Amino acid sequence: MSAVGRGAVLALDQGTSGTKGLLVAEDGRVVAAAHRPLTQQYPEPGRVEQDPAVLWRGVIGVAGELAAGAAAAGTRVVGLGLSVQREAVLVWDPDTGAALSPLVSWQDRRTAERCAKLAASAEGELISGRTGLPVDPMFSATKAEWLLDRLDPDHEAATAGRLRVGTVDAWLLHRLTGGATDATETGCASRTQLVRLDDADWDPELLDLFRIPRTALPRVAASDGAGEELGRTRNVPGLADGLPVAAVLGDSHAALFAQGHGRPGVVKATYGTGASLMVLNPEGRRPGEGIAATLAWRRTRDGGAAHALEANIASAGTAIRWAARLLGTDPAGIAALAAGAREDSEVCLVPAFSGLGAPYWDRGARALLVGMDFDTGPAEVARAAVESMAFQVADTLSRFDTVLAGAVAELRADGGPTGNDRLMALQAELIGRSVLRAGRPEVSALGVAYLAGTALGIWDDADLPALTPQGTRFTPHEDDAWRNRRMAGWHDAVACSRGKRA
Ligand SMILES: O=P(O)(O)OC[C@H](O)CO
Repeated sequence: MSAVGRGAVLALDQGTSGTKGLLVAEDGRVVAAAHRPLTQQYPEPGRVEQDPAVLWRGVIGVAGELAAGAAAAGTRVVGLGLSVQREAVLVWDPDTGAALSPLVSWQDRRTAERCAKLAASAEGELISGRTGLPVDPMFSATKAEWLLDRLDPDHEAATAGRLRVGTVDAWLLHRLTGGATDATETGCASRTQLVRLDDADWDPELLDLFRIPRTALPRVAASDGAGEELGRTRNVPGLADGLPVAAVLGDSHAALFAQGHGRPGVVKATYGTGASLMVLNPEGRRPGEGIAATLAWRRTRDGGAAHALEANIASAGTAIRWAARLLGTDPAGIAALAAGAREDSEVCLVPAFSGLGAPYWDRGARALLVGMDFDTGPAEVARAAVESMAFQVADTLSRFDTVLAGAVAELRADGGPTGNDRLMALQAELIGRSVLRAGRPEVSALGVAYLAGTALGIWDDADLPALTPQGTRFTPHEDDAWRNRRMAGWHDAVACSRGKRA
């Protein structure tokens, strides 16, 4: 099959730490890749923001580089896929697309007090019942409320439709289409905590509760299309006009699509700034046990939305970055240091730097390092930081076993930290099952490329497994006694971090 054929998909993954892009040819080969980093600002304790202008420059930088590289790679761009960080929220001018606020990150905790009050009230039940999500500052609703209260105190401009509030996908869709598309993708919309699981649309009662006028929100759109649903490029530096935006997905959802190609039964764990475990939920199983229900995507051809279960671990890569700062190195240095740790070290890090997300959702928990002795040094602390990711994923996967009413056969792993073989090997030991590491780290870009390609008629779903780069399998060797002892040590440390004894 020639690479030119029906052309290539230009896939962008706009994430917290930067924008990555891949050009995926018809035969599935990644024929070009590009990246632009993105920084975060911490204006006050608990506040985490990003600059939308810098974010946009990164997106067009990556898109332009890939488009320019297409001819050299012997292909042409026939459509775009866009994967995005979720829950982060901003306000923009719907006429010009100009951002009127910083991007308030999903990590931002400025609305923690508001959320604690809501969670303790009857409204907390209403919110989680309708949206599937626990009341937590991670989700967009309270941050959107906070932004509108400051920018438009009487909500006059929002009510008159002169302001838009939304997530990164909606703002980028506006910018990529020269203002023609005023829409947010279904999966991203469901992470705002303003969308009903039942019919995948804004919930008027929740909008009232958070005082967000419907007129300030984009429409909730399907996740794919050949140009009609999500629009076409217009006035984007470096890109031709008229390219269909053929798919948009939340980054975690895109990783799930890359790992399972839309088939149920595949559980994936994405290790990033935090970590996300996700599985499709066609049976409509009830969440609980620290797991949330969410919408994965809505494919045009399917009509209704695909439901998923997701557990969000608050701190994964952040634990590595914390350890790197503490020990005066970088994340690669942490992996190298950890490899030299004493085998018998029992040092354990509970990275509850902003409390614990899944599976505990205890924002009052405090980070701690336990099990040290006089011989504990940087290597043991580094190893504890790496291991904290594996312990949290194992802990969370056991909740999936319960909710799914049966042990999950294997875990599919992706994301930057999964490049560490020791982490993957420990992960397999702690869950007592094999871990299949994705063949390329950029799974979110691949996932949205695959969905875009199906919408454009380049591929059928049945073609996707053969296109996907082969992964590496890690299998466990230890017995249950070993596993139970290690997990018991972890649970003891978690209990201490939550101010309880196990
Ligand atoms: O940008 P990432 O990869 O850390 O992902 C951010 C998530 O979508 C937040 O829920």
